[in-house]
Amino acid sequence: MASEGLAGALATVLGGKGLLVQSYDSEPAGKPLSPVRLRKNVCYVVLAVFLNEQDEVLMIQEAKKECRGTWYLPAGRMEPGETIVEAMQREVKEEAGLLCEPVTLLSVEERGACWIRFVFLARPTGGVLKTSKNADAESLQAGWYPRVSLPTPLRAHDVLHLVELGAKFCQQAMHPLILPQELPCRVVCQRLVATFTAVQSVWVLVGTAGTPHLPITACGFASVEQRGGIKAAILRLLQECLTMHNLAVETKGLLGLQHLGRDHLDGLCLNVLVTVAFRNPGIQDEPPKIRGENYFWWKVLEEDLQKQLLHRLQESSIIPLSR
Ligand SMILES: CC(C)=CCC/C(C)=C/CC/C(C)=C/CC/C(C)=C/COP(=O)(O)OP(=O)(O)O
Ligand SMILES: [Mg+2]
Repeated sequence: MASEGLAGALATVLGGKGLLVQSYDSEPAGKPLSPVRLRKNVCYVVLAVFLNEQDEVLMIQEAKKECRGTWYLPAGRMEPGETIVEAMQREVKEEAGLLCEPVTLLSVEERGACWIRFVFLARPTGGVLKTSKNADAESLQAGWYPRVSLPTPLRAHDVLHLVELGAKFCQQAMHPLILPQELPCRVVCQRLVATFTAVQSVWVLVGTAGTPHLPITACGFASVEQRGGIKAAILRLLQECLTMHNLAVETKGLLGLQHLGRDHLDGLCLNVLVTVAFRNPGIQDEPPKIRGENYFWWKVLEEDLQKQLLHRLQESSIIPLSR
């Protein structure tokens, strides 16, 4: 991929779209990567935040033994063969009785590659709200409740922050509307838009294996990588080409997400925006030196891309990716 191709790839990823994952620039040490499989080595959870014009939130009352009677947002585990959006729509139908469409991903949370939760802002498109008469194993009932007085007891208090995130987005969108892109992937991996900035200039890290491309790091399941969360895979890749002790690396968030879920392809690729900066203050007008031949810093000269990147960085206009 020449610089023209790189510019196209960067524009695609900044636009929340996806690109095929061809290979990995960095892989965990040890055993070769095995494909990820739902119910075997990964658990993905979907959750939906609904807010109506009366500032009410759609809540469901849990039926499961371990949390029976408590209130939560519609949420549940993804099943093999589903896309992320299909899983969210199924959980909402099962637990709240409603048909819905996603508005945007609001947040992605992870506990390493083996446990990832996708949080959507969604809107109802039909169906019938589940009442206590229709209680079943999925939920006891569903209802709309004022955002400032949610029903209790809550199953867990994380709903409070997720509802606030949804409300904030409805008042003022923090990032563009982003939905998962249906593209196949065998493992959990991250495509890095790793940036270095200096007075209105921005560089992006590029992998050279094959044609120049935005580098991809595969996430591992060993306990050392689980402890560090999926950020460990980013640091591994950067350690392979940069001297890290004088650098600060920050994962700013997600530009997009790709996953297929069909044909036993349960992996996914998170397109992440990362900053690399020198720890020591002072004028640093060139990016840190790269060791070896596998990467280079590409100075983004295309005005539109440069502007977009700086805007996304300065305004934190990205989907939060948290642990
Ligand atoms: C999954 C990740 C990355 C984060 C969880 C974030 C936290 C701390 C949540 C609060 C505690 C809680 C409710 C944990 C349950 C997580 C889980 C396994 C949800 C699956 O959803 P369920 O509603 O239990 O599944 P079903 O609806 O499929 O039965
Ligand atoms: Mg559930």
